[in-house]
Amino acid sequence: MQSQEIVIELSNVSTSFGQHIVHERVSLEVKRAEIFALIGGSGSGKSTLLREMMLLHHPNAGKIKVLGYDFETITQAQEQALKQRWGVMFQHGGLFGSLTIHENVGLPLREHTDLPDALIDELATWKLSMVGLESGVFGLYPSELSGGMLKRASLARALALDPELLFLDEPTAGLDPISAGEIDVLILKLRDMFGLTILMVTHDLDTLWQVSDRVAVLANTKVEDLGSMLELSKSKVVSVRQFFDGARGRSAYAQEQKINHKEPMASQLDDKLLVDKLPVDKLKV
Ligand SMILES: Nc1ncnc2c1ncn2[C@@H]1O[C@H](COP(=O)(O)OP(=O)(O)OP(=O)(O)O)[C@@H](O)[C@H]1O
Repeated sequence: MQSQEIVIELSNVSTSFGQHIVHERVSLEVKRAEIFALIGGSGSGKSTLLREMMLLHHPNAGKIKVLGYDFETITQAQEQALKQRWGVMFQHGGLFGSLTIHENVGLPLREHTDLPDALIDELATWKLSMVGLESGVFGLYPSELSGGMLKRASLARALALDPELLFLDEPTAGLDPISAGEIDVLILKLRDMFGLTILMVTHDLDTLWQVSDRVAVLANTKVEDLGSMLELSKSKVVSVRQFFDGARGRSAYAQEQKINHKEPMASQLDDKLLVDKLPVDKLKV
């Protein structure tokens, strides 16, 4: 399903706010139909990097290319056209409180196309159904929705213009585990059905294990490690270990093990409680 085509390319991106250096020579590539996650501690610069990929903030140095456009040389007209080729799901939904969710989803179509109203209404209905919302809630306002429904409605709006690329900011934050799991399934389905490339920022370890193909770990102004969750779980890099060694990391890993894999993560190899249960050759890693 994934191709080798590079959809997002960052090379040597550096960002500072005054004296505060946030990124130094950050480079990464996201391939078409890949689900790529950015993780890192609070203040490590995930949101700033996401904003830079969406043309909402310009780095001090380095190159950013998205869907073939170099942000250094992009014209205003190209920028407008490019912004319609990606969808964004903001952490807090970003829906207009004075519009119903059906009107919210139709809004990008009204703003950016000259389709007739009846067709826009039909498309909005279709997008809301696609994310699993029932017609009974289409007329509700964002404040009347549960957290999970709000995320779905926000996702439907992000999909309104049939984007090739989705930016998701903390897609499961604030949801109970069941609703979060349903959003994970939806993200995977969207990628599999439409070949969407997905770039997300998340702290949710379950989502990372279930959904991401590759993950970049931002720490100390750099991408300190990059790989699949299984690869990162064996990393010796301190910032990565801190991420995995917390209780939540272990619990998410154990859950993922049950589902997919059988290999132990690096920290477990040192865990005396597990020593007796592991094969001797693994203990030498
Ligand atoms: N507009 C700004 N002006 C000044 N400093 C900023 C600005 N935006 C971000 N920063 C600083 O840059 C650093 C990185 O912020 P950013 O929001 O990107 O981190 P983050 O990894 O997304 O954090 P969190 O997980 O807490 O959301 C922080 O120290 C923040 O205070």
